[in-house]
Amino acid sequence: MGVTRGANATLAIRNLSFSIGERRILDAVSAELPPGQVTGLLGPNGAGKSTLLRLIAGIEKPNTGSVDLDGSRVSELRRRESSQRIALLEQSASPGVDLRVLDVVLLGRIPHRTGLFGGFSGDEDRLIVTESLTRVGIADLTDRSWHSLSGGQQQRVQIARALAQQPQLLLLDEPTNHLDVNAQLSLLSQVRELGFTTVAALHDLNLAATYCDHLLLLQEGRLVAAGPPAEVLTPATIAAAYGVDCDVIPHPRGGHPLIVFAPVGRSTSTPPAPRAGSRVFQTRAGARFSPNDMVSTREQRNGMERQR
Ligand SMILES: Nc1ncnc2c1ncn2[C@@H]1O[C@H](COP(=O)(O)OP(=O)(O)OP(=O)(O)O)[C@@H](O)[C@H]1O
Repeated sequence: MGVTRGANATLAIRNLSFSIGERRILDAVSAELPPGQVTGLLGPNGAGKSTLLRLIAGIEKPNTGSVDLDGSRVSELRRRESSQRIALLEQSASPGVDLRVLDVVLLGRIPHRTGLFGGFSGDEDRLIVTESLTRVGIADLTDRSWHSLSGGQQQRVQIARALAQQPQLLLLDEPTNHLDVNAQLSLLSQVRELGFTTVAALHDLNLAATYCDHLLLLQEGRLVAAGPPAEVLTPATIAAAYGVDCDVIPHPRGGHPLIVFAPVGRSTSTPPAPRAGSRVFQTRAGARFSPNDMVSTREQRNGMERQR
């Protein structure tokens, strides 16, 4: 018995549309998500990311289209079965009352309760809860009270609760919100190591480029790009979706896309002159660069284009 039982589920979203009143929130979204991998759900504020996660989880019903999890139509699953198979971690999730960490994570076992009065199965549930806490690196917090934890610790507890659910599919709505940079990187790296089929709504494009295998980019309820990070995160798609100017360069460690945003309201036409005594950095691989090399990438590319 482990927390990753049946984790490599296939997820197919077919022609999904959803309206609230006259307002179309999602419009004919279709996507096949790679099993056992992390899919990043991107898009500007109000694009429909949270709504899509709620539709995938079966909490909202689509007006048209379907979500199929390992061949089962999610909208037709009973609530208990969808809770057993899908864990959704919504933004700022909180148990409401001040429970111990152990009890918060134990809430993840509710969909698996058996018997007339739905009791927990004791040792087995305890084992799964302990394993879930260990998987996200917070076994030492087991007996702490929820309200005594920092935002980042609470976020990890919620992920442990989702794991204790033993889902086939993990849905995370902005899981790195309020986390410091260290906590953001380690949380997403842990999520990736879990090997679950995961969909994570993210605002930070560089985190998405680093930790996601596959990306979906939503804009005004429509899917405007889908594929590996290097295909989706181009200056053109980022400009079209977010209205910002950027360069995309290979990350010095690993080669995945690194998005360097052009400052808004600040001239970038001339690279700043090197300061006397400016430091030269060296990467672990031995490449040497100065701060000027980094900021002048755009100018170099523009200059090369002008020379053609
Ligand atoms: N209950 C509701 N009633 C009316 N409109 C809603 C409701 N819930 C969401 N919307 C609208 O649906 C659209 C999509 O919202 P959603 O929260 O899914 O976007 P999002 O991409 O997750 O945004 P954010 O990045 O800001 O969290 C928005 O325009 C929002 O105002």
